[in-house]
Amino acid sequence: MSTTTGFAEEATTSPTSPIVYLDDVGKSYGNVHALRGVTLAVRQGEITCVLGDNGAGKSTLIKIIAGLHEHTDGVLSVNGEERRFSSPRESLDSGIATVYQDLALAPLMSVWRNFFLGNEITKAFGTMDATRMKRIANEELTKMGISIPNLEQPVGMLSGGQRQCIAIARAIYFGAKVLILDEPTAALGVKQSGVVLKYIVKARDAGLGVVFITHNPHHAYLVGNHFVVLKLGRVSLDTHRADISLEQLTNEMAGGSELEALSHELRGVDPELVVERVEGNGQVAVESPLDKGAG
Ligand SMILES: Nc1ncnc2c1ncn2[C@@H]1O[C@H](COP(=O)(O)OP(=O)(O)OP(=O)(O)O)[C@@H](O)[C@H]1O
Repeated sequence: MSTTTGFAEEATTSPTSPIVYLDDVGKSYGNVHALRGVTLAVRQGEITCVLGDNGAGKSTLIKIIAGLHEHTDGVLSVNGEERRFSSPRESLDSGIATVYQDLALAPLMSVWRNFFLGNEITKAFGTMDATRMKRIANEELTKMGISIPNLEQPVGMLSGGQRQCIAIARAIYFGAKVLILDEPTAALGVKQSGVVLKYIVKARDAGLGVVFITHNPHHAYLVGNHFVVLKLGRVSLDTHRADISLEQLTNEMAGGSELEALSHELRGVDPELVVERVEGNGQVAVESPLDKGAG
């Protein structure tokens, strides 16, 4: 087992029934089967990490839960009731908040305006209650431990990490039961990723069911209670933290069994002639004389 410590260690695995449940869900775009037979349970107080390489089907999965695309097979249920969302509003109204990588924040508007974007508090005659909104935004961000000294500053001036945190705090305040985060750390450096991971844990500790989409097993393992790996639209691994180490998760992402098969194929080839290259996405590329027809 890995000795890596993470925020996840304080978590308890809850045996509650899932808030969101995908049962054998599939999605085809014409002849392209983006997802096939995906079963996924999102539980309250748990961080479910959905990992996968480019084209694995992560975006398609999010879009189904967020109401952007309808699934073509299987059943999606929320709190035990079968649902088929035909708009993002329907998903949101069911308590599912989705925070996309390119956040739906208005960069030129202030922090507090962004916090209430689309949910503004009004006074009599429909005028905005700015004082109240500023007070609440300040209280809520402070409660989450998010330090933004000037709530009047445009959101565009904040760091990517701070913007993600505002989006998470906003989802919690407006009563989300499930928070879906689409690669929230993908564009961030190590320090900012750490800050965002901390707020992902806070969202879980506030009782939400969190779906953390990522291609980074290290980030996932720091916070995750439950890991689902997608490969070419299918679930290739579904396991809980107690049953997997960081090394095993990383290996699964790097294509453990495929690599094994490959090494079997390469048996008998002079290893000196085989070059392994670890690429940016963690995949191992193997160059061998077999490719060049040599050997
Ligand atoms: N609108 C679409 N029409 C046709 N094919 C699509 C569409 N959207 C996705 N696909 C295909 O479905 C498969 C899964 O794509 P998806 O975007 O869900 O994967 P992903 O894991 O999110 O990848 P990435 O990280 O690159 O976004 C891919 O083969 C993709 O080409």
